Amino acid sequence: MSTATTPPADAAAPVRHPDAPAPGELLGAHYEYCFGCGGGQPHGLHLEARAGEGVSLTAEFTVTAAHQGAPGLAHGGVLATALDETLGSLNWLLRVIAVTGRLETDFVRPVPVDTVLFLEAEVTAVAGRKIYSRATGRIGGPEGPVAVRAEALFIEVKVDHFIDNGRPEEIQAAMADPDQVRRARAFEVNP
Ligand SMILES: CCCCCCCCCCCC(=O)SCCNC(=O)CCNC(=O)[C@H](O)C(C)(C)COP(=O)(O)OP(=O)(O)OC[C@H]1O[C@@H](n2cnc3c(N)ncnc32)[C@H](O)[C@@H]1OP(=O)(O)O
Repeated sequence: MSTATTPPADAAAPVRHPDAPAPGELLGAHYEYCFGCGGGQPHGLHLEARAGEGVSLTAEFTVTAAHQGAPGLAHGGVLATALDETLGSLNWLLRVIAVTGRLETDFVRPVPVDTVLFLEAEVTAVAGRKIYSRATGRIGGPEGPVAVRAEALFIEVKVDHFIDNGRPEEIQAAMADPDQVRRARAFEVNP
């Protein structure tokens, strides 16, 4: 992988936030209309992430006919989305708001429709606003063959990143939703 996703020598080990969900707990969608995890997207991935030990998690997503690239096979961009979403979910455990700066993906084997892709991800290091992480996706379950791998660099942002850049219609709707506001506040109290 590239130097951009390799932590610098002075990077720190990631620290699990004391209020992070317990290992085994489902994280839930961060936004109802998220293409990766939201329930409000009929053709979305509906990816479900579960907290692991330390700053790690597991996630599952079932490849459907709506996710095809070639006949009967998952589109590579959809698989990259699954990795991106899984890696992004790690920020719940740090209680940091962050967006993907760089995502490097290896596609190791084709993933047929109806496959349950089992993903594992962990934060490897933190350096200032930069969060380094990696993920693996296996076919069928934790012991299945590796289909995809990724290394990523996420960059910490303030909630203003979304307010300043998102389409006003969706921003206003999100800010009018008490559940959404509660989720955003949980991150903002992070010192
Ligand atoms: C309410 C809850 C919601 C929670 C919502 C969570 C949503 C999760 C969804 C899943 C994840 C996504 O898909 S997120 C969506 C996809 N991603 C995006 O849309 C991000 C678009 N990009 C940006 O907005 C911007 O480029 C940022 C924020 C990433 C960085 O801009 P910035 O804030 O001005 O910071 P900047 O100074 O440029 O960069 C900070 C440091 O990071 C490095 N850096 C920045 N980008 C890169 C890069 N691509 N590759 C290497 N290094 C990089 C810089 O060199 C610098 O290092 P140094 O000089 O300090 O050493």
